[in-house]
Amino acid sequence: MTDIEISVLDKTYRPEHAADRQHKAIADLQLRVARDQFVCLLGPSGCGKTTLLNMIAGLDSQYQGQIRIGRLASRPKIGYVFQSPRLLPWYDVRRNIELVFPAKPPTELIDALLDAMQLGDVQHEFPERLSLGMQRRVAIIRAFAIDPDLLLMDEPFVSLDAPSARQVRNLLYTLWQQRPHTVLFVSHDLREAIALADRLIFLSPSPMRIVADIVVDIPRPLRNDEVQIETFRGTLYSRHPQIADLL
Ligand SMILES: Nc1ncnc2c1ncn2[C@@H]1O[C@H](COP(=O)(O)OP(=O)(O)OP(=O)(O)O)[C@@H](O)[C@H]1O
Repeated sequence: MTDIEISVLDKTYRPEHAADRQHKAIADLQLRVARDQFVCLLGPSGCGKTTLLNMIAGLDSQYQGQIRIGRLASRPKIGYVFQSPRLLPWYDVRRNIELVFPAKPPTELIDALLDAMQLGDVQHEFPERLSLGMQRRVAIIRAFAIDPDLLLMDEPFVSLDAPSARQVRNLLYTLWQQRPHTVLFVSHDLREAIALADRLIFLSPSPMRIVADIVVDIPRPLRNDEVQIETFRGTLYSRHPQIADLL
């Protein structure tokens, strides 16, 4: 079942004070995503991935086209994990999570998510006392906590050292398997994308368009197997040599 339909005909930035200078960020990008699919977006720096996520999240409506999420009648709930964790420094971890609920926060759900992300012991610490990896885990909990129709993740492991990135990735993956959601996940790391995704979408430099849309058919229980990931990666490069320039 199609859950998300994205049809962006044109996204052009027109700087307010220099209308003669324009930057065409996206041209004719069509993407359909099925419910509970995990889709990774890969493309060169500056190609327009964050721009697209902001449009999907409804933070930027200055474009031509249409983006439909979930059922037409309801306003979709979107969880967004930004590149920086964006925690409020004057609240502790638990309060930072509770803030996403306008009414009484669901205690059991928050306990379960803290547990799944291995943060139960630091729930009353303030963000400055946490490592970047822990702060990222709080941001992931906050996005899952609202049970979103769509989860947007913009390089949530960027600037983590390799072991921390691996740890957060494994925790995210386990959480997503326990609580499947439709995910659009931006990454620059092909191995990471192969380990996580049902589909890889390779994007061109701006104006951004889809260069390749590839199904990852490695069975889920084998996604931790480095030989499987490397074999898939090797086959991908030989069948689609053009993707080498996009990473
Ligand atoms: N408000 C803006 N006005 C003008 N140009 C902009 C604006 N925001 C972004 N851009 C330009 O649009 C292009 C896409 O930027 P965007 O941040 O979406 O890329 P990205 O693919 O997410 O990059 P990265 O991988 O480095 O995070 C860039 O060339 C950027 O300079």
